[in-house]
Amino acid sequence: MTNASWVKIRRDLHQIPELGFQEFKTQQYLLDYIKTLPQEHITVTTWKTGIFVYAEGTVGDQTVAYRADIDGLPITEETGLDFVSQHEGRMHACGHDLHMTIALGSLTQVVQERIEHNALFVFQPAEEGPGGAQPMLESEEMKQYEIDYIFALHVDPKRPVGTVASKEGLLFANTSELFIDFHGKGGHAAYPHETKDMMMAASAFNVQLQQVVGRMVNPLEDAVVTLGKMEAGTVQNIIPEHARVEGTIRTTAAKTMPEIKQSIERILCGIEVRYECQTSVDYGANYFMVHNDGEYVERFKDALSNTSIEFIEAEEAMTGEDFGYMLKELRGFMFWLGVDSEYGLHNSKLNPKEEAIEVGIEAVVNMMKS
Ligand SMILES: CC(=O)N[C@@H](CCC[C@H](N)C(=O)O)C(=O)O
Repeated sequence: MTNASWVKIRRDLHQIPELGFQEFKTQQYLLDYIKTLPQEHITVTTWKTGIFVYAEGTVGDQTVAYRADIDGLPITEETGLDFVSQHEGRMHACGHDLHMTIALGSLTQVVQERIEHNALFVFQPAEEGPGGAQPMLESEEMKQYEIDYIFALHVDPKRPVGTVASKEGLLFANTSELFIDFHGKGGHAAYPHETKDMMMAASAFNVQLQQVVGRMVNPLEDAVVTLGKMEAGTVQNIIPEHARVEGTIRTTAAKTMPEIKQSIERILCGIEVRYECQTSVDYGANYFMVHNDGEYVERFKDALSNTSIEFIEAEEAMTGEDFGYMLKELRGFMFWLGVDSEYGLHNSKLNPKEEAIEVGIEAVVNMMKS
């Protein structure tokens, strides 16, 4: 197929972003495409909104798995593109539309050329949350395959098209979501002394939270605590009885995560006393770090040696990826694919260069053949 065909598929997928475990139209689109391939040597299995496609190799000496995530984000797209998202308030703002297209392109080539190794394509739901990798890994559907190694890619808006980047060891951080509710006595804006203002409680928490990394975490360890959402109040003249904050915790060392959670809980104890309120904390989805197996990173470099794709040594990133759970159980690695976008991941104007699709397909297929 030509690049134009992959661009069309990417644009179709871009228009139907769906949140984790609700990827029904996406799954149907992928299945419809997969049905157009020669079926003699492939087996297709679904798991929730995900899909496994197993392509039997000519030799079958090993099984190489490749994972692509398929969910979108709760973001209203502002790219102004002709093929803008048709789903209100949803956007493929993390490049999963490209990830899926590259997986379809690689699958097509693997099926048409019939490579030596068996290949398993894993279309995984809910990477952005609540996390599809761990339950998919534990599913009977995935356990039936004896996987020798698994790999995956993530688009990188900061790198030019034609490049890939990876490294041995830690690539992405440990992550935990963070949801906190504050409950107290609300009331009339003109009688603040009779209320316990939950907007103040949540704001004070946010200010104190900024000291966690600066003052409570060992400076030799890397960590990030960010609030991305704060909600309180209904109208201008009511002091709210409820506030909610949502955020994320990121650490490079697994042991720093429980330490940060403990610090947050200590801060909340203080907030409860000072603002005479009750708080509850929920850590949502937790992802294990992405830790690459050096042997496979080297094999990837070798697989690219006869291509024009440039391999760049990557740095650790504070991004999270539930693919980390797959790499905890299986050997393998993850790499960044340069897509050169002025706006970054999770931005409503993210606009990856589509020329990167062919680069991704070439990199994945070369690795699978190696
Ligand atoms: C590559 C990327 O952007 N991944 C997401 C993963 C989300 C993890 C989870 N929902 C959290 O926010 O902790 C990221 O935000 O890094």
